Amino acid sequence: MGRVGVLLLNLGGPEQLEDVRPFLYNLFSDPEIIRLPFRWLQNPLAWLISTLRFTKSQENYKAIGGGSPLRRITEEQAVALEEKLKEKGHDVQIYVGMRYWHPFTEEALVRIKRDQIEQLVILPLYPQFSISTSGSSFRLLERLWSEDPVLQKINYTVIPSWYDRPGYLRAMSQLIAEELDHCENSEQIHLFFSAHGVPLNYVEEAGDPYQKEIETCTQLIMETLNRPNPHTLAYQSRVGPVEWLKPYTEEAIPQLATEGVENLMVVPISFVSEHIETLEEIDMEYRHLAEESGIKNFYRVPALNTHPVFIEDLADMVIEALDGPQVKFAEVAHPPKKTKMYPQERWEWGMTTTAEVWNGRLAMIGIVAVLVELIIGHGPLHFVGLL
Ligand SMILES: C=CC1=C(C)c2cc3[nH]c(cc4nc(cc5[nH]c(cc1n2)c(C)c5CCC(=O)O)C(CCC(=O)O)=C4C)c(C)c3C=C
Ligand SMILES: [Fe+2]
Ligand SMILES: [Fe+2]
Repeated sequence: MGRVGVLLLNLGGPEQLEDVRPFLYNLFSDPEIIRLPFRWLQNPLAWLISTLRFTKSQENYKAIGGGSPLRRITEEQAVALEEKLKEKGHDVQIYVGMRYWHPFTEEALVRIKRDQIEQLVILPLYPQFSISTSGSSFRLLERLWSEDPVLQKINYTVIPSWYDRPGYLRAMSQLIAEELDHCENSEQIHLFFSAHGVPLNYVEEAGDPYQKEIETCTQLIMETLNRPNPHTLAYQSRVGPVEWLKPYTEEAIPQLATEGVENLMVVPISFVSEHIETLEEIDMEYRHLAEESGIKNFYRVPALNTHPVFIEDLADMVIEALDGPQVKFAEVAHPPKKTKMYPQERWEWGMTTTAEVWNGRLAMIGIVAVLVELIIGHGPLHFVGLL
């Protein structure tokens, strides 16, 4: 075996408040995050949404200390994984590739090539597969691979998802059990699994296996935990006007309160690190909502971060993948409704790019056109044949 590497994939997050707007632009310009019929709409729309949203989003990041802890935690996971693999007799180099912020996936690939890695295991840090998360990273990698003969020489294999691995389930159950055992009234606590949502049409039209994997995962954690506590599954963090997976967390919490639940313990399950949705949305917004609704005791299970049982399972996953059959991007990037991944421009703080100049102008022209149309009823959109 030649030089071996592991590429950990994750979402990435703004490290400081100035990063929030370009981070949001990078996120919304991903065709796997907003699925549009026309490619030319993507960047102006990403510009518009990131411009409208960033002050609110900055407030949230300010509330958790001015930035996302995601890079730090992911790098700690990488160090722990490397040590665990060494302990198990494998000398493996770990790389972190984020989708929307530093260190970008492209930066990780530069290092992988520089280190002349010959065998690579690609491991997303999302337990369950979604078109919008692991799928987006796989599709990006598929495109980068198709453009680069040096990458094509690397023997790679992809781990699409791992929500049902006994080690991961054991780590989750241990965290929940520990948290329950800290409480006096532990058997009366209602366990509230909160997963990050996705738009309903991802599941119903595009065939995203995410909902199925989340449901099975919740069931398996409850079986591994083996306690009599009642439980609920709901979906958080909805954005935009379309329908998302239900029930929504912000509706399910008051609903449980009206049914008489007084003790609630939230278990975040779609993400293995602390991040804005656990530290701000659950710990602040949902706690407030729960208390207002009449919940007396609100608890939250921490994220796995570098939990030793979890890291050990990641190490075993890598070792098994090195010995197992190779899985290629085309098998996991999720047909049937295949979007094409095109080069995405990266926007960074302090940079004046076409994102800032041209997409801003295009978005403005669009808004003016819609306004004129609304006012005179027969304006520029009719003229260019869009209405
Ligand atoms: C499994 C986890 C995640 C899924 C599925 C997911 C889908 C998804 N997300 C958005 C929009 C946003 N996500 C944002 C932040 C964010 N998302 C995830 C995870 C999943 N997203 C994480 C871990 C984070 C936080 C990173 C961090 O900084 O700590 C944001 C920005 C934050 C905000 O403004 O609220 C947006 C926006 C969509 C549209 C989507 C599915 C289509
Ligand atoms: Fe998200
Ligand atoms: Fe949120």
